[in-house]
Amino acid sequence: MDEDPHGLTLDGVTVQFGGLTALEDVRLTVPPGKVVGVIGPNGAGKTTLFNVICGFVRPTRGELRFGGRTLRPRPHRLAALGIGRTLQGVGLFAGLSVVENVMAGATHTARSGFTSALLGLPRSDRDERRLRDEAMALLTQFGIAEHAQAEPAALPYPVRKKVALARALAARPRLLLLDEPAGGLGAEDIAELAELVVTLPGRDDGGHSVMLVEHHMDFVMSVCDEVAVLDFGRLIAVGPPETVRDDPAVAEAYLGPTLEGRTA
Ligand SMILES: Nc1ncnc2c1ncn2[C@@H]1O[C@H](COP(=O)(O)OP(=O)(O)OP(=O)(O)O)[C@@H](O)[C@H]1O
Repeated sequence: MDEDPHGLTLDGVTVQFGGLTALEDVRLTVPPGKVVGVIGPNGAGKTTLFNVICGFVRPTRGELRFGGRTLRPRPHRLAALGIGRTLQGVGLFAGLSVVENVMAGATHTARSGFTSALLGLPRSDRDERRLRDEAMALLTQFGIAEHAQAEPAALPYPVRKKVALARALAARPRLLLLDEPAGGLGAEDIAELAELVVTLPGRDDGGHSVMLVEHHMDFVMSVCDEVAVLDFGRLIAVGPPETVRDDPAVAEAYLGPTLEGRTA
């Protein structure tokens, strides 16, 4: 495995929950500027992998490196480490408007903090204006600026998902983690999301590596530079989408042994 000093590397990550091995010796790199998708049948370990990188789950063995350094993620410190994420579902703050939700994503970039910005304290005026301008620019890029003042709960689900993505990007992460970004979306919204995700690595605010965990196979195959396949906690294939799609071990993981395999 080639390790890129600027990317994310999982080096021999193993996670055990009591007697159950949810991840076993997982070695994977998410290089800068690439979109890497993690797929696998139910219970394969995808969520556990995501949770390890977010700091919700500690590996039993192995380590993570990010930007050439050992990474010990903590969920509340992710943004400061340069990692953004969206979670399954949406998880926006009720009581804040859409634009305020996106501003909240960039709190750690403001010197005086978002709380004082919201309270309108004098020293925070410039921060507040900058955060608002940047948030509005993201909403405009995503085609949802018209909803800036709306309560998220009042908006259709696909719009809320875009707001959640804008909030994650507001922190200007070097690595963006997306947990089932296509979940709950219809075909048209998935196609629109795919167009958006493929632009993320080349964005002019620095570009992002993207790692996404997803069930929706067509979406993964259309947006990812590399696809990693988990089965029973082990990586059984990593490579470009077309290679992974044709890999017999992947077909077997999803569909069970082939007829030839069973009768052999
Ligand atoms: N906190 C936990 N305690 C005990 N076992 C767990 C825990 N979290 C996950 N597991 C187990 O670890 C294995 C991997 O689960 P995980 O949720 O990571 O898989 P997944 O690929 O995300 O599945 P799905 O596609 O169904 O969401 C499963 O056998 C699951 O039951």
